[in-house]
Amino acid sequence: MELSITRPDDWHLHLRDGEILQAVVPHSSQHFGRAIVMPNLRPPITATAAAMTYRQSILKALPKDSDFNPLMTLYLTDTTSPNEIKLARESGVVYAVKLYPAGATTNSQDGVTDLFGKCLPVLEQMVQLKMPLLVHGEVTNPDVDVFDREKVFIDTVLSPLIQKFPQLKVVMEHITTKDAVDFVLSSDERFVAATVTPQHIVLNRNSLFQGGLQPHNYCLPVLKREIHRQAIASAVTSGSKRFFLGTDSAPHDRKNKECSCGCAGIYNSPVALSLYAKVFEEAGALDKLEAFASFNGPDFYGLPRNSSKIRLSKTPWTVPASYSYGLGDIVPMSAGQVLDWLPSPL
Ligand SMILES: NC(=O)N[C@@H](CC(=O)O)C(=O)O
Ligand SMILES: [Zn+2]
Ligand SMILES: [Zn+2]
Repeated sequence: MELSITRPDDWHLHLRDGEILQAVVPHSSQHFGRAIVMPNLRPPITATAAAMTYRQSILKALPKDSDFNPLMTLYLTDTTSPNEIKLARESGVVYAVKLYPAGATTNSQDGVTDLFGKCLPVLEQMVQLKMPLLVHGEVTNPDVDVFDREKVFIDTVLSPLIQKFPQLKVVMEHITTKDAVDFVLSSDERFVAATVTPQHIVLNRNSLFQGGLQPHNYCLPVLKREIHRQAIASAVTSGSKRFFLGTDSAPHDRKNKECSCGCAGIYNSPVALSLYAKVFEEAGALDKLEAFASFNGPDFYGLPRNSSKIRLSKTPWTVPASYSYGLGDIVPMSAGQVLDWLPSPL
């Protein structure tokens, strides 16, 4: 069996910098036309000038002849100025601003401590300039159970935010709960959407402990119960325009995952399309894969859809145990497993 679809985009991607950047860019650019590139480097990309420099280093890391287009983002802080949003908009290379509640996830220590106290003028400016806000939707209060942090964020931050700024374009990134699905479905589809990762529709929280602790299945927001996985998978395969592909591929060196305090983040770029295809196939909805992967994202962002195509063929392939780079290696999601769908250029 073979499928030909419009080249997909990845609306949530971590490319890092330095040696890891060189190692992972070819995997994303092989399958995806564009990607929204996350700004959580150290130090974070908080200004348009830095985003432009970072973009150049991504372009330099691309294989020859690649036309992959990195869409840059800014990292929102308590001190981001409305003028920075104007510069970002005028640059033509920054497509969104990312909200990390301070302390919520990897490299979020410089994130926002008080959205409503510190960021109102910036959010106002974003509405004016139609700049989307991308949200890591978890509260950081250590008293809130880690499995409830997305739901509590929806109730205490996202709902009030949308009430205050109904015209702000918001993407709830890497949703993990039925609560998030319901929230997105009940919002105005012109202004609220969500990205969905492969891991959150393929795995549930049992995968964190299967036969022992599994650090390569650990990401944030952490995997949830099976009922949540099912809710997300069925929302996505129903064909709703509000959900689109965002891998959240987040490479960490193996030694930073396999240690006493391992980093959050799953490296899934090489396997993402195979896994999404599997979920749509299992739901009997392969005809809806193309919209999820290639149409809903650009439509929401107001960008043209890609014109080239890729092929997905039902050819079993074995995921490498790891990818070496420089002095280290990165273990991908589904390492060593046989996957059914093989993407290739058309
Ligand atoms: N998802 C993760 O677990 N980690 C991401 C950060 C993020 O997207 O929250 C990372 O940068 O490693
Ligand atoms: Zn995140
Ligand atoms: Zn991410």
